[in-house]
Amino acid sequence: MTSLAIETAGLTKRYGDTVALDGLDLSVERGEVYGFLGPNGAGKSTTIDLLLNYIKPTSGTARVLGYDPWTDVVASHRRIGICPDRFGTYDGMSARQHLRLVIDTKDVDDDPDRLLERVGLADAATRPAGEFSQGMEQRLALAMSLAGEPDLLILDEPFTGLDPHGVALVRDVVDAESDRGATVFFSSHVLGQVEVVCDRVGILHHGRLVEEGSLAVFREQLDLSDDATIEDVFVELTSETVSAPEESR
Ligand SMILES: Nc1ncnc2c1ncn2[C@@H]1O[C@H](COP(=O)(O)OP(=O)(O)OP(=O)(O)O)[C@@H](O)[C@H]1O
Repeated sequence: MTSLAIETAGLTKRYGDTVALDGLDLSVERGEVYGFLGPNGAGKSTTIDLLLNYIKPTSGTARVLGYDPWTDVVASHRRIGICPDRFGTYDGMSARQHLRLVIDTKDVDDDPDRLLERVGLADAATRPAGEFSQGMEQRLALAMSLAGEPDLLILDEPFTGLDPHGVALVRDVVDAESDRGATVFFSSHVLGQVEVVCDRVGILHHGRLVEEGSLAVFREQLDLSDDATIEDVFVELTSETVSAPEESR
């Protein structure tokens, strides 16, 4: 078994003249908590969509849990828990039925009520998810990602729409999953939280990985003070607010 949970080489995605992802070489160790950061338009969602076979690459290769994400789709998805950035509920189905659906689809063994309990939705188990607030939807998406104790959790902006209790919950879930031995790969703009939970951070800019490492390493490399935060590092490395796409070369 490879020691890497995620491995990409030269991973590239072009949309016409727009280069959304430009030769990404990424290695995420099994058991690692990896934060994937970058300004708006940097290519984070493109990367995640490629790893999950939602889109196909223009060029490059990837392995996810040792699988080819574009051919071993069923096998890889069975072992991945996905919390997407935009989650649409099935209006007529209860929270519990959402969990049942993901458990059955992945053909794993789990208890919907245990999962709802973990994200603080036990009392809402029978309510139609279509009635949920944004934060409740986000909690439901998180519960669905945890079904079947996945080997890899991919969380795309997991803090979106959550109140401070919800933010703390995500942090606790990431810690618990990491303690269980799972790999956690997540994108986020909530840099303070990233700093707290991640073993390592990668910063993407214009579709390229411009820096990778721990906060301590960043501080040293960028000659920042000892109290510099991940936000200082982020601003230093990505000078624009919105990452303008590169033109195709
Ligand atoms: N379907 C598409 N067609 C054309 N361009 C696209 C498409 N999807 C993404 N892009 C472009 O690819 C680039 C990367 O987008 P992506 O959504 O991966 O960024 P991101 O880092 O996830 O941004 P955000 O933080 O805003 O979610 C952007 O310039 C975007 O406009």
